[in-house]
Amino acid sequence: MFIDELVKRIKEKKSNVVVGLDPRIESIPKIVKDQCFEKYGNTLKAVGKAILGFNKEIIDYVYDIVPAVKPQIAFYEQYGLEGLKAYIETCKYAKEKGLVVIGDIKRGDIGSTSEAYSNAHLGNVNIEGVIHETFAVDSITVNPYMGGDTLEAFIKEINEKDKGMFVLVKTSNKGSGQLQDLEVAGKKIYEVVAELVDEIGKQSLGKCGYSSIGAVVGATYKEQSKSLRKKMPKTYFLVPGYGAQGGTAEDIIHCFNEDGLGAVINSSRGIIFAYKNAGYTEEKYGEAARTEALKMRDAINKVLIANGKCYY
Ligand SMILES: O=c1ccn([C@@H]2O[C@H](COP(=O)(O)O)[C@@H](O)[C@H]2O)c(=O)[nH]1
Repeated sequence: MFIDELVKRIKEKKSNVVVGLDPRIESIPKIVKDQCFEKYGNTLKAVGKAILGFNKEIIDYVYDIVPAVKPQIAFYEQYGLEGLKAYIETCKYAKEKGLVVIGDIKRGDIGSTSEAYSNAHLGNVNIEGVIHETFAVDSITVNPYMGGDTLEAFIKEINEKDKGMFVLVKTSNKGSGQLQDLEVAGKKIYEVVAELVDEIGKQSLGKCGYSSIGAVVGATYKEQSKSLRKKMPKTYFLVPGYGAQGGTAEDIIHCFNEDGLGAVINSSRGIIFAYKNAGYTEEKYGEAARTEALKMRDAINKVLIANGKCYY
């Protein structure tokens, strides 16, 4: 099952770090961009090629020290088909390198439309008997705020094809409380969503004891993560908000269970553009990303060990 694979890789690499592949063309080093712009001009194709070249180098530098990557599809989609080609090729390359791929797509709609999203991002399409995989990755993020029925198509695909999903519960952004923290019948809305995710997750438990249906819980909400961890003991958390958004290793400690498992922590800008930190040059962007991913891994492991939560 998806979750068993993820836990296996976490233990193998002794790392809970997810590298967010959110390429911003303005931050991709000139040495990568120039080559593509010289060959293809100022075109969407040039951008797509630059993104792919950049991502491959990052993957080469981190694949042996992290369990997973999380490409955020928006950074690709904005460049149309050329961007989406780069997304597909990035996911394929990461998988070839043994990484779990979590597509951050935040989809969700009425049942029949969710089914189409699910075919695109977890399953496949059947063209008169010929099966094609389009964007299929190991796991995706989904938005449940249209209601539980919108998740059914994804759950079906997860159970039939050993895939996973992380459902938005308490997001990392500053404004997440505006709607998610509203109270209904004595409970916050995100707590109601947490109960829903915990319940549907029972259908997809792996041998490791966790479910392939996980939750997105922001690193920027320490107290909320503590109560959510208790409410959802078998739900794996995907935790964005580390680094660039201010989350630290201390902030995410409650996302983990006593077994030291239960959460993967994402950092995107903080890792892939670490070459901008003092002491690096543009050429060393891959090395800088590796150093930053190791630093993050060690900081998290240190806090886990200090709290008696070692998982390896
Ligand atoms: O609550 C959420 C859900 C998703 N994200 C995504 O995670 C990364 C964070 O990027 P950083 O550069 O590390 O800030 C990005 O893809 C977001 O879309 C989130 O931040 N919060």
